[in-house]
Amino acid sequence: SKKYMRHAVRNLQGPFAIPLLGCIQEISRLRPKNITSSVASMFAKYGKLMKLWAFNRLLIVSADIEFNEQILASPTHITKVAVYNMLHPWLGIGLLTSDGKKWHTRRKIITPTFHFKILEEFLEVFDHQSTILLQCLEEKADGRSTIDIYPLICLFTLDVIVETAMGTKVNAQTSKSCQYASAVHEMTELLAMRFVRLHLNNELVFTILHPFKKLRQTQLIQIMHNFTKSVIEERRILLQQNQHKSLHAEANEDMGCKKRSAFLDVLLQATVNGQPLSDEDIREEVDTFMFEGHDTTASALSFTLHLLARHPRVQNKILAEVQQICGNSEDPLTLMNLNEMKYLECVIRESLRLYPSVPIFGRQFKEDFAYTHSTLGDGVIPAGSELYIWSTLVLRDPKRYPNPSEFVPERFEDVDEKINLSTSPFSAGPRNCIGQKFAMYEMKITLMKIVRTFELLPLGEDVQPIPNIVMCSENGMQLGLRKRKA
Ligand code: HEM
Repeated sequence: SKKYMRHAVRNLQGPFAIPLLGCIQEISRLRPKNITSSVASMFAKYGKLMKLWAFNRLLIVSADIEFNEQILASPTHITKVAVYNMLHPWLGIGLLTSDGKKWHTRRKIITPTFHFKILEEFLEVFDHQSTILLQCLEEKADGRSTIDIYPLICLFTLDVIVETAMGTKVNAQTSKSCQYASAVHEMTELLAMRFVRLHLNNELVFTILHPFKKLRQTQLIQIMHNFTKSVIEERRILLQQNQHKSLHAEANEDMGCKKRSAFLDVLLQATVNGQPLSDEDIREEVDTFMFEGHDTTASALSFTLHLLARHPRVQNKILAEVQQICGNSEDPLTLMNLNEMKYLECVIRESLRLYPSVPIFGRQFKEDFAYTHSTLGDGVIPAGSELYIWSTLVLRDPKRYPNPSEFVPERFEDVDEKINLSTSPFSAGPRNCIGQKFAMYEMKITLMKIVRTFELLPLGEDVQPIPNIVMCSENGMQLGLRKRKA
């Protein structure tokens, strides 16, 4: 009951709440643009673990490292907050949004498809797709023009996820645009607006108050589903043809697609209780991975490049490391080479600290959750409340990261920092990011090839980060490029 909930969180502070409406004053002012600074000033006033009543919902907002560590490690509290329901019409109830038995079954089916042996095969795709990216960048590398790198990187990461996980090709980079990628961008912007305007979380209220936006949302979902359906269809046909041609792997090569069968083939061939997955089951996972697998990585890569352009010292250190590991060799990289690039890894971690691709994530409490050692000591969060972990602010905590706004990759040379789970940009515990190794290798190859080929110049404006589900920047991610002398 509400009475029990109020009693359980009496140790937490938060803005003044009016019966039924809650903290309406604070809530009505929230927009995607100001939400990070609004929450930061609330933390300053009420502490890093605070409560916010929104209508009849009890929201717990946390940048408390001890508390986050306990909740993320918990094997029972794995349900996502109800606002993820806004993703259902688009992503269905796939790995990101499901819970309980369905989530367990899916995670078990999908985990082997990101095994390091499979990642090793993917290196070739990372390599040749990033070569196409270098060609696209070369056209713009005149040393004077300001480039918004983000749209180009999005097409690149889309080509990568389609060719690796889905086993087909869409050639987004060579076509220079992709309707799917633009639709994702518009959709996440729209969802971010609905996410912070709490009354619009509800689909019906949203439809009544904003019928035109609802119509647009439906159109966008249609565009994205048509794209993912065609990707599934293409691979399904290829698989069937292959079965006919018995095991002639080369036949596959002729069609421009490798034998590489991972994620999508596993879904197409999986059975649960003797039944194959339905078309709808497959589509929701493909939609989930297509989105999570490209937009997050695009955000991280673009912010990193923008930061590198403003820190030539860091570019030079990356170059020195690459030189030490690869010499002047243009041979294909191995996983071992990439694992040795420790400084480059610190650069990526530091960039994700400043601009985490997934800035906020949440959990729904289905049972009471007892915690200890938080900034407020011990306590209980009652069943029925929602938790929002504010990564952007956890990762800029000045107590943990002195001069938190400065880009200093060397902070991550401290081993303790690297292994601390509560501050991982990939989340931690049973619901951590399944694609983190995939993303790391993809980003390492791409960054080292770009830095080796171009000098990144501090042209254009600084980023204006905005947490549109995936972190992006209002004015793009600007920089200049100049080809390095051979
Ligand atoms: C820089 C890149 C990436 C970052 C920072 C990132 C971050 C995250 C975070 C924080 C979560 C937890 C979200 C939550 O609890 O709501 C997550 C989950 C997930 N990520 Fe990633 N991610 C990245 C790349 C990828 C890639 C490349 C893929 C796919 C190939 C992927 C697939 C997923 C999936 C499917 C989940 C849900 C896992 C589950 O609940 O079992 N991510 N990611």
